[in-house]
Amino acid sequence: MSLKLTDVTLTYPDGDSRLTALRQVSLEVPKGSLTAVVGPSGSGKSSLLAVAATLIRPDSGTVTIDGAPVTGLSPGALTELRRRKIGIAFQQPNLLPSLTAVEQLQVMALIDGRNPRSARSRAMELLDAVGLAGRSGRRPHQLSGGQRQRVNIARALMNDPALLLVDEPTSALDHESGGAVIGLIARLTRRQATATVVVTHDHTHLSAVDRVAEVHDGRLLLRASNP
Ligand SMILES: Nc1ncnc2c1ncn2[C@@H]1O[C@H](COP(=O)(O)OP(=O)(O)OP(=O)(O)O)[C@@H](O)[C@H]1O
Repeated sequence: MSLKLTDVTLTYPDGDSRLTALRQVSLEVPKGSLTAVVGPSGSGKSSLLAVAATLIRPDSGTVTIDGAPVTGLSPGALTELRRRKIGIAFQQPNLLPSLTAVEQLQVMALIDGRNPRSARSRAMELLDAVGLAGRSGRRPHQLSGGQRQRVNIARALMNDPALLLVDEPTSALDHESGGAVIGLIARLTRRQATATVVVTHDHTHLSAVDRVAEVHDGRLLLRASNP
């Protein structure tokens, strides 16, 4: 199992008391499968993603990534784990304005000290996978919102992660581009064999996902997307 959350409870400080954002949440995401996390605003979706990304440590429960428990790892070990095993695409692509599409990806590998030539060919391969091979030389302002989101997702795959976490990829897109992006994430999940979790408000494109996890007031309900 590439991602496993077991009985995860998370609270935040809230004045003199604590607010419970996740209540005994258990979730398993196998390699090569896509789970969508849906639910009302404030229900705990981003908190769930942050726990899976090891960015927030839960109060109780366990998180296992690629078969290894992360509980008890030092901050340095967690940073290393994120770099090697987790690809994160946030809602705002945060692309660097002066870099071309291919350079946005390459820079990830260069930070990691990887060979520039192999980084470029990997970056081109991923841009091709997201349908942007012909736009590799464009800077962010020369791309549409949907194309920027594709670069964002391709960039998250540069380190060949076991786990791909995507936050609200369709929120800034029209219906058609949103559907194309979810379809793309589903194809990449199979092709790259990642365990993928997508947080989305958008219920209209869920036929492309394997499972839907509904969060309500910090509790999780699972249902198959295509029962
Ligand atoms: N850093 C924080 N400190 C205190 N409370 C927080 C913090 N982050 C989130 N919360 C609270 O935890 C609950 C869950 O928030 P979360 O952001 O996970 O919800 P969400 O489902 O992602 O919401 P949205 O769809 O609006 O982004 C909410 O009540 C929120 O106010």
